[in-house]
Amino acid sequence: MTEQGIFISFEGGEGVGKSTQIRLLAERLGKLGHQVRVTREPGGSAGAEAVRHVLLSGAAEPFGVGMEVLLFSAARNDHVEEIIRPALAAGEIVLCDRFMDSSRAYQGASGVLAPEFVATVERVAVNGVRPDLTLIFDLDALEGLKRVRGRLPETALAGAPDRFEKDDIAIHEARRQAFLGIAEAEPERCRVIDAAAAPERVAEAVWRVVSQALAARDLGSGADG
Ligand SMILES: Nc1ncnc2c1ncn2[C@@H]1O[C@H](COP(=O)(O)OP(=O)(O)OP(=O)(O)O)[C@@H](O)[C@H]1O
Ligand SMILES: Cc1cn([C@H]2C[C@H](O)[C@@H](COP(=O)(O)O)O2)c(=O)[nH]c1=O
Repeated sequence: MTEQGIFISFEGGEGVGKSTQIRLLAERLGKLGHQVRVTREPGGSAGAEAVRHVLLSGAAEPFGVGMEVLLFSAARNDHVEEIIRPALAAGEIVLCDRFMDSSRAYQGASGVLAPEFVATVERVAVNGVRPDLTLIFDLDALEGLKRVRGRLPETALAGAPDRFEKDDIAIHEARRQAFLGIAEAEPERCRVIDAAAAPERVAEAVWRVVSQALAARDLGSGADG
C-alpha cells in the first residue's frame, strides 16, 4: 500500500520539550485542516503500552541492555503495524514522541551492544517504516532533568525518576551527543532544534522546518505558513 501521509519523529534527551512541541504543532496543523495522529514510544498501540511500564519501571533492567532493546523493538513493531503504517496509508500526519533514534541513543550508544545487532533489530522493528523527518531537540542534559523534576504532578511518574531518568548525568550527556551524531550522519532526515529557548520560540523553529517539509510533499502549510 502506498504511504501518503508524513511521518515526523521528535527526539532528544529527558525533558527537552518534545511533548510540549508535539501538542503545539498538532494544534497548528489541525487548525490548517490536516488529519494529525499524535503517538509516542515506547507505547502508542495497546500491545506497546503494555510493554512501556515493564521498561520504564525498571522491571526489565536486570535482563540487560540487549534484552531491553529487544523489548523496545517488539513494542515498536506492534506500534508500526497497528498505528503508524495505517495512519500514513490514510494520509495522516503522524507526530511520534520518540522512535528508532531513541533506541540508537539510549541502548545503542551505551557501549554494551554491537552496532550490527542494534541495526538489525531496528530494521526488523520498523519493517520499512522510517520517519520522513526527525526533529532532534538539543538541550543541556542537566537543564532537561531539572525541567522533568519541575513537571506538574499530573504525569504518572512525577516525583519518581524512571529507569532512564535516574542514570548519571554523564550518561545523559552521552545520549545528547549520540542524538547530535545521528543528526550529523543523516542530515537529509534530521534537523536539530535548539530547545533552550522559550516554548513559543521553539515552536516557531519547529514550524519553519515542518512547513518546509509539508510544502516539499505538496501537503501545504496553510495561509500563515
Ligand atoms: N522551552 C521550554 N522552556 C522551559 N520549560 C519547558 C519548555 N518546553 C517544555 N518545558 C517544560 O519542561 C517540562 C518537560 O517538557 P515536556 O514534557 O514537553 O518534555 P519531554 O521532552 O516530552 O519530556 P520527556 O523526556 O519526559 O519525554 C514540562 O514541565 C514543560 O512544561
Ligand atoms: C523509545 C525509547 C525510549 N527510551 C527511553 C527514553 C525515555 O527515558 C523513556 C521514555 O520516556 P518519555 O518520558 O516518554 O520520553 O524511554 C529508550 O531508552 N529507548 C527507546 O527506544
